[in-house]
Amino acid sequence: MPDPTELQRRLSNSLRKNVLQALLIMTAVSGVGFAILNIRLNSWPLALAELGMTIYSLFLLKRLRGVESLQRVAILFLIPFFSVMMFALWVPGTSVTIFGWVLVIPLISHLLLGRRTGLAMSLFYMTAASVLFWLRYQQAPELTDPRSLANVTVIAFCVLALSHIYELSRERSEAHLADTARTDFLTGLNNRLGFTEAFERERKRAQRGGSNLALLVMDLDHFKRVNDRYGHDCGDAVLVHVAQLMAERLRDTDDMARLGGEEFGVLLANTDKLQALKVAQALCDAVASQPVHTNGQAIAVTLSAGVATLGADGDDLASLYAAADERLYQAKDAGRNRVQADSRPLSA
Ligand SMILES: Nc1nc2c(ncn2[C@@H]2O[C@H](COP(=O)(O)OP(=O)(O)OP(=O)(O)O)[C@@H](O)[C@H]2O)c(=O)[nH]1
Repeated sequence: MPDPTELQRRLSNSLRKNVLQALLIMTAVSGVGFAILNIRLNSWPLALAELGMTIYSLFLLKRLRGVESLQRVAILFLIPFFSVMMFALWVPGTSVTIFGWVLVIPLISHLLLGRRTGLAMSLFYMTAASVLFWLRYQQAPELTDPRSLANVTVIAFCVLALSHIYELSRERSEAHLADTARTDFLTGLNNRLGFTEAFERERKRAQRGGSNLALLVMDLDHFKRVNDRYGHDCGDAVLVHVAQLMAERLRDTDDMARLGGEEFGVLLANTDKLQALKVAQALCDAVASQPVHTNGQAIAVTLSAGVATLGADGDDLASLYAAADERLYQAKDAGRNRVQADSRPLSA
């Protein structure tokens, strides 16, 4: 699976924040309840540990709102939470039913930490719990006969496996959702959101490696006439055809998107202004020379383009887009089916 994008991270974070919030409240409340029970049973160390967890949960709950890295807070909560649980399993005199808590380890770990860290955390603490169980009850034949052990092991394994499978499919659906959100439904290219993410990735790479990055903004000429004359469906076919033609001529390292309507954006990695001008010209020539054949008609279209480069025209997408868009409209003014790489001075 590819690295999660910002969008996926935001989706996961909102789910995890809700789960962590609920867990912190439950821990704070049940910590007080169990502490009272344990004080009455004179089990002071455990009562103090539970009260400590209550105070810690309330502290984290208060700070949760402004938190940037939810994963870090979840780990900071889960390690003491599971460690107190292990302590309770170890304290002599507690009932065997306390081992029932072990079943929440895989559920909570996967929900809060995702499938990889969740699995690692689950395996660690479930193994620790198994060792404690064996140390405490190896002399109790009713708990360690093969059937009882098989029951406990299979139940624990089922909860672990189901938690892991749930998290895996949740991550996949999230990735699919994020993919849909950044894809243009008509052409299958990135849309504006996908393009923005691609720009951020390429900008960081270019700035780290000191390489060039160019942006082309390209727009079909008189596209309204195509729609008016041949109909909207033919207009759609033209958009798909142009997208395919352009994608075929670009390198794998270039990113292309439909920014909206009949406007396309192209990011050219390791490309300076002169090279970008040539690429844009080649794309315009390819589109102009290959009409779209649809519904038995050949529809000829042309493109105009504006070029901008990282550094010379700014360091963020908004600045580069503004520069390229201005040049695009100068290319349109100058007669269309052409590329403009420099801004013309405004005439007085
Ligand atoms: N078929 C189709 N048409 C679209 C789509 N999105 C936008 N359009 C049309 O694209 C046309 C754009 O028209 P204009 O903005 O006037 O631009 P133009 O006719 O290309 O003129 P210039 O850009 O000045 O060369 C409009 O008719 C929109 O309805 C789409 O997804 N499919």
